[in-house]
Amino acid sequence: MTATPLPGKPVADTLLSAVTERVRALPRPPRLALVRVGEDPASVSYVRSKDKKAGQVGIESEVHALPEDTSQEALLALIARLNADPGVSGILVQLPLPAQIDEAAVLLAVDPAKDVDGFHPYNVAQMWAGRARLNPCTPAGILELLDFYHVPVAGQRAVVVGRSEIVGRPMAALLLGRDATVTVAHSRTADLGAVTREADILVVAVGRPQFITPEMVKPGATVIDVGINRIEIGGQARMVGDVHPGVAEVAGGLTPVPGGVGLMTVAQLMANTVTAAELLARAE
Ligand SMILES: Nc1nc(=O)c2c([nH]1)NC[C@@H]1CN(c3ccc(C(=O)N[C@@H](CCC(=O)O)C(=O)O)cc3)C=[N+]21
Repeated sequence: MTATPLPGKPVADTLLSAVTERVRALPRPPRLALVRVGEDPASVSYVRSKDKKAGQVGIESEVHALPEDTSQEALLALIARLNADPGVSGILVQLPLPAQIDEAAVLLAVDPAKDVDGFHPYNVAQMWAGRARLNPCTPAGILELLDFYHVPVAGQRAVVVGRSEIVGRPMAALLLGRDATVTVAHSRTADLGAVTREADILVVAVGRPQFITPEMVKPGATVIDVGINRIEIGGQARMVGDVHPGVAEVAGGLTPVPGGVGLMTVAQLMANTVTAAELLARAE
């Protein structure tokens, strides 16, 4: 058996054309503020692709690139200005932030109504309660992908490997909200393979190349690979996921890396930005 590939491209394109329609229906275009501190090459590249995608769907975007040694006060001052600007519909502070900045304090400072990442504690609580309007982009994009490929979620056993604030934990919350039976496994889980083999839906976000091997997967399971690991193979720079390629021989469906979940993350950010703009327009 070989797994059905589950590419992100057709799903992202479908989501983005719906976003384009919603943008057209607004009295004025949404505006997305992208805040980056420092020059980490991955962050530079992610922010650039978000900026570019915004333009493609009619969202205005502005990149605030701050120097590596920016103080927490200076960053908080920028966020306060963006919060107060009625023209700004969405604010994203690219993570990770340099060590001198307290990430939690920054996430707390973003107006929850403009928090297109869904990382503000208010939105996190709303998400766990099952009623957030802005959900974190990667997990929300994964649900879009499962729906697009008609993967059933309600009543299914879902195992999330990884407990990060930006993927693992919110993924568990959203799957629970869709009536899956959810287990969160992690680096300290005893007999991890026995746990992952229970999964009908296996979401892997651990940041370790090829961590999930074929014997850890139930035959026919849907496997979602969130990993983005840049490694060298035979002197060549390559991007690989957290799932071993051999899993394709066991799984029923498998997302590719690149070309899978990453595309959904960016598309969902655009969807969240238009949602924030719609909510702000309604509140006027
Ligand atoms: N506040 C904040 N919000 C985020 O949403 C956020 C963040 N910080 N920090 C870093 C992670 C990572 N992330 C990705 C975005 C796009 C791709 C993406 O487009 N990937 C493509 C291509 C990647 C490439 O070629 O570099 C793919 O997987 O096919 C991946 C990962 C958002 N993140």
